[in-house]
Amino acid sequence: MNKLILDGKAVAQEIKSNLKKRVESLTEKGIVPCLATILVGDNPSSETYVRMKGNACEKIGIKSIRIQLPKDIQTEELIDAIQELNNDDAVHGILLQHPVPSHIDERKAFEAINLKKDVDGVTSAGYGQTALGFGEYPSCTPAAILNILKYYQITIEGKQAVVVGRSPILGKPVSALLLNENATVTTCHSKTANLPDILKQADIVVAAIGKPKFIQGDWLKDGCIVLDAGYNKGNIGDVDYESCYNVASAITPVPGGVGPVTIATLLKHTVDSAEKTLT
Ligand SMILES: Nc1nc(=O)c2c([nH]1)NC[C@@H]1CN(c3ccc(C(=O)N[C@@H](CCC(=O)O)C(=O)O)cc3)C=[N+]21
Repeated sequence: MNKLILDGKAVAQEIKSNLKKRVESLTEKGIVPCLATILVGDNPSSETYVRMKGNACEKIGIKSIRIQLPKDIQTEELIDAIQELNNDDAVHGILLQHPVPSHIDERKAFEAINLKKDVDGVTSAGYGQTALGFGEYPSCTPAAILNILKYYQITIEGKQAVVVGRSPILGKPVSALLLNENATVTTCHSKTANLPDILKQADIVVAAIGKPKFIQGDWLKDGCIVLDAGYNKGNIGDVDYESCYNVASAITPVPGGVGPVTIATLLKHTVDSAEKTLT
């Protein structure tokens, strides 16, 4: 069987090269697209991701503002910082890096982000719009997964899609996006009985559970398409790559799969948001 390695770097490159001209033309009009990222605490892998996002912005001419807050701040102080960015006309997108320390009410903080600047799709309004099929900014990893399928012209309509994971910014919205594309979607999670039996039916598998190498090749249907959204410590995906590679017809690697497209999608949403200030 032909194997296709879904190359996230190529997809990301295409998205970013289309953005360059748009950023230039905005800048000529005096609007420099700007993404603000907020990191609470000093989790090293979160720091890496936030740094990667900032660097990717600057490479294509998007301004990046990095807000670093101490790990012992309270929810209200975090919300104050978000409000300040909401009120700053020079900021077009706000990303609060997940997870925040456990004493902070992350949901409450996400909800404080102005919908117009919610380029990361974390607010309930953003999610609701995505689920109903008219959202401007679906969460970036779910949108990245759809971007990969589109780039490789993989048909979604009529397929059985199984999403493993139901988190607010990954499993739930990716299930919604696949449903909007007319897949038949099953969302599985930690309490799902007989996960391997359900996965055996899947034409498209999205792994979004946060357990390293969890999904095994012998759970999958021959020729299925595997999208690994896992980002466990050490760049380990949620899929046992070797065994899944053998049965899948197409699979995303980690690294070099969903991750780079997530970042490119975030940049695209930021530029979309900046363009909206023109009209
Ligand atoms: N509010 C919020 N929005 C997010 O979108 C969000 C978040 N919080 N918290 C953490 C996760 C994780 N995430 C990744 C993005 C890029 C890579 C990525 O590009 N990884 C590279 C490898 C990383 C490396 O080179 O070190 C790759 O897969 O090739 C990974 C993970 C976004 N997330």
